[in-house]
Amino acid sequence: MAMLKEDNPSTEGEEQKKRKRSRKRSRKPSGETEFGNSGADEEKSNGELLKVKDDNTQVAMEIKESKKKKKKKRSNNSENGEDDGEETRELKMKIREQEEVETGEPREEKGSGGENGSKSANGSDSMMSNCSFESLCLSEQTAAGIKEFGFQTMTQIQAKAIPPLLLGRDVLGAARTGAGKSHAFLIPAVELLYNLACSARNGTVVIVLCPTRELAIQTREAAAKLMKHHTQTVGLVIGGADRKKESEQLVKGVNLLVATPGRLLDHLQSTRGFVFKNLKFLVIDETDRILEQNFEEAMKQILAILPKERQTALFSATQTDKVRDLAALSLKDATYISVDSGRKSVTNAGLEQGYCVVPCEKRFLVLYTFLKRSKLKKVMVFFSSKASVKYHAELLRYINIECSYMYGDLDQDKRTKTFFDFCGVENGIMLCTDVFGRGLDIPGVEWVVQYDPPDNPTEYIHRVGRTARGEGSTGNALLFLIEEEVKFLDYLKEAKVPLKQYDFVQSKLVNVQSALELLVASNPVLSESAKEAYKSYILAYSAHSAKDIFNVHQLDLRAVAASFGFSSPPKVPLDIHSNASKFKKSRSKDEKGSKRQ
Ligand SMILES: Nc1ncnc2c1ncn2[C@@H]1O[C@H](COP(=O)(O)OP(=O)(O)OP(=O)(O)O)[C@@H](O)[C@H]1O
Repeated sequence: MAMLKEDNPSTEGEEQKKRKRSRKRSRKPSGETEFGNSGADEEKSNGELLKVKDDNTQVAMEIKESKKKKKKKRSNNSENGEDDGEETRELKMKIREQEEVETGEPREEKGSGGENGSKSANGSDSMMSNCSFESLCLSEQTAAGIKEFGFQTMTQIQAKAIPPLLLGRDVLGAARTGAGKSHAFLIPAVELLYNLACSARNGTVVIVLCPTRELAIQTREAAAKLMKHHTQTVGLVIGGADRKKESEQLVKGVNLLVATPGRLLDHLQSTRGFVFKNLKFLVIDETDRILEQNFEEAMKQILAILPKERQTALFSATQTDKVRDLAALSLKDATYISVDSGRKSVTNAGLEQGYCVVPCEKRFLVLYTFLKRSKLKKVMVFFSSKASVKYHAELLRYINIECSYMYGDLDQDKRTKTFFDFCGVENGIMLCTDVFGRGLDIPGVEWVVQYDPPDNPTEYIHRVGRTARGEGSTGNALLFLIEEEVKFLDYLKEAKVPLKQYDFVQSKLVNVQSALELLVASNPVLSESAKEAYKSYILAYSAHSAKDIFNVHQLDLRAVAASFGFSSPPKVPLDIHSNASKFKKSRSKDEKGSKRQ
């Protein structure tokens, strides 16, 4: 089993040998490189790499002491043929508690599987209500549709939002990620279509707007499942899909239409025969995202075109002033629902989240070690740019860490396939931009790693919301920060995000820095990719909203370069100020999933 070579101050001769070896290997497309062989040494746990840096030292010392005693007692007992007894049982409990704290991975109790196949949290801070779906007196067909999902009782947001929506009221609904908001608007939407006895010739009566194509695809799937026993029609229009096919479908008549804003506007303006004059219900999911700059213009035009006499619902886990402004402007006599307003934390109870302060030049080494130890887990890693996703995916694959990747610029068929493939796997690594940060319900994600920091706490909340979704589920989140970025934690604290500090264990770090540098230097494709990623990282940094913390002029470029596999900063045209705003625009495009010009 070839392990990773670790850097150490080797002799000149050894260094030369190493270079030769590496040059030889770099000619291979993949396989045996300095980075080890094809994953034979994968480990079941990455917990050992991270330790909670906390005031647990006392407990840890007690445990160490007890472990010693236990060992001694065990050897005495075995000599005397005695059982471990009460003290040992207590000790086991204590060790177990401490191990949970240290690894961030509560141990699985038998029969405690939560939604999404994840483990059960401690049941407090529930997102469920006591209300049954029967209490809503829904049509038999919708009730049968709900049964398809196997839901027993409503979540709190469902219990609070569905009744007013069924009465035709406007709603502004907020609930944490994974709280079941989609069904909170889909159930009333489907009931409305049924009660109006809609048929295809009535055209579109309900529109659900989503900020990303994958979220739209997923919402359409959920709507179709819920409508399985109904006769009404459901459809999807999203950027990147076949426009002509969509038009034909719209002309035939789609009662419940799920759409992304740009493509919807396109059809509203130019698809003849698309009947939308009967629109009765408009839902804007992830409203805060949809009202951001990149969608603002399309949204203004959509709202100007759509019939004004309608019911409207706005949903998101996070709210902004723009959402409140839109609510004030376009909702009539609305019901405002915020199920989490009294909570100390805005994230889920089953989510263990921590940050790790990593020296800039060691960022990749920590990520590499973490991922190498996580091959049997389902992990999402967020980056600030598509160039960085691309480079790291190429690099990791080259060094035998299998991963998928996703950013807005990809061909839509590939995006859809990648999304469904990742939903279906039990373990795997997904590298992505924020195009994957919102709303997606991917089963069984165990770790969300934010390798590049999010632009703001809202983005953080949505990213980590891809794990620990639904009642009783657990998950882990890890935020990478360099020393200069630690003040970002104040923003998170203010946003009610509780984070522990993790320390990575230096001795567990696989130090492949020189191998990485040799690999990048000797592989022109990888080197070009690394340059693009390096440049994008710096531009993302300079485009960051919290300029007081993410100060590009304080970045140690040598250390940044090292994290991308360069021995010294590569020569790339930066022109930070003009390129930063261009970068911001292209990132918005990426997040909404459109192709860049
Ligand atoms: N009443 C329910 N009982 C059990 N599970 C439910 C219920 N309602 C929804 N779920 C499940 O909970 C998970 C999260 O739901 P959903 O995707 O609607 O969350 P969300 O609030 O829209 O999250 P986000 O803010 O990230 O978009 C899904 O797997 C969904 O099937």
